[in-house]
Amino acid sequence: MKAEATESAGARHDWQARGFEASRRVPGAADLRLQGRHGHSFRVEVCHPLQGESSGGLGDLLSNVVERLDYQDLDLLFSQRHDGEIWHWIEKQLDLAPGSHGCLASGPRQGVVRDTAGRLHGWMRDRFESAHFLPNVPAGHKCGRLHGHGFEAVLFFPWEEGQVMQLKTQWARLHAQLHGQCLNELRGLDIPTSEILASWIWSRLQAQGQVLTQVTVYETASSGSSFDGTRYRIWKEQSFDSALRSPEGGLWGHTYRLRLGLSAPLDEMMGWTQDFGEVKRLFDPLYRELDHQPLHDKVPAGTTLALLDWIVARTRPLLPALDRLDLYDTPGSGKVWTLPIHGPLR
Ligand SMILES: Nc1nc2c(c(=O)[nH]1)N=C([C@H](O)[C@H](O)COP(=O)(O)OP(=O)(O)OP(=O)(O)O)CN2
Repeated sequence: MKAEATESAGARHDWQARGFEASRRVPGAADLRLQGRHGHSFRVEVCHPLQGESSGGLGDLLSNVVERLDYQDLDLLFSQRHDGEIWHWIEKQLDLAPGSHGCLASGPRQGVVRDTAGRLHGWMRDRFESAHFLPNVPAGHKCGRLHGHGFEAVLFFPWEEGQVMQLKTQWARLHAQLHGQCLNELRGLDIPTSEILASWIWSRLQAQGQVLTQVTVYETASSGSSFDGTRYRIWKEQSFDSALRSPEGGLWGHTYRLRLGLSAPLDEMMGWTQDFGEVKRLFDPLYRELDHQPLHDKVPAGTTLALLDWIVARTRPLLPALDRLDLYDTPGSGKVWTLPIHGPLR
């Protein structure tokens, strides 16, 4: 598949996700449990640059590739059977173009991700339940009150089979410090935003000799931050329910999921780049035009790509720090607009 060159104006991508069920044994795995036969619900996500107005074709291709793995014994198809080898096989079948990125999850807690430069990162994900408050927010801001979250941390590292075991051991020590605590009482977390948490986790794991490529913190199911050692990114997600006329002419509708991604320098006083609440407030006038509305007057072409273009053109002036906008029309398909972004991107 050939790709459209990435420009500073941004590039549009087809995004597709599929799942498959398969069993494997991973000989020589550092986690001894993986050496015995076991099964996974795998999930593959791929984001591929679009050419012009074509809506892609990635979905059918990915379905065909995944079908070859579904309900299979991976021992018969792969020599090493770890996530990195399976991902490399998938990307070879898809013939991914430069600028593509994607992910293989061997369950909800770990996997590999390919970034836009073609580098492979491993990742692991874990949850901690903690209280916090943000001390410097304006009076009346809800996050100034003591409250709590089921936070999730995703740790990315240069992919190497077995590396995740070492990371899990180091992470367990940090998890013990974070879980069941009030974060404001921990040294270095007196302003415990998700940005500061991401950089706190990054620096503590680095101090233990762990090489990381990104730390992502989910503060809630719809918002969070990532830190790659230099830059901060945040996102805020919302869903909206709309009707439109399909390219074939009939009326239909979707529950769309929309993710606004932004990058900005850290405001040291607030501990954040831009308040999630402010992102939502600035986007709200547009949200009202989208939610529980017919969209065919706005988007006569009736495609998700045309709707993405419509939303991006109106969101960029409202949110100048916007560097990515994901628009999913179903849980397994969507379109993405993005400026060039380095790193794992999840
Ligand atoms: N850039 C940041 N902004 C905010 C942070 C943060 O860590 N970084 N934290 C908060 C609050 O702690 C808050 O609990 C989470 O914010 P928000 O996403 O607005 O919360 P909700 O999920 O409750 O928002 P909805 O209105 O339901 O979408 C605030 N900002």
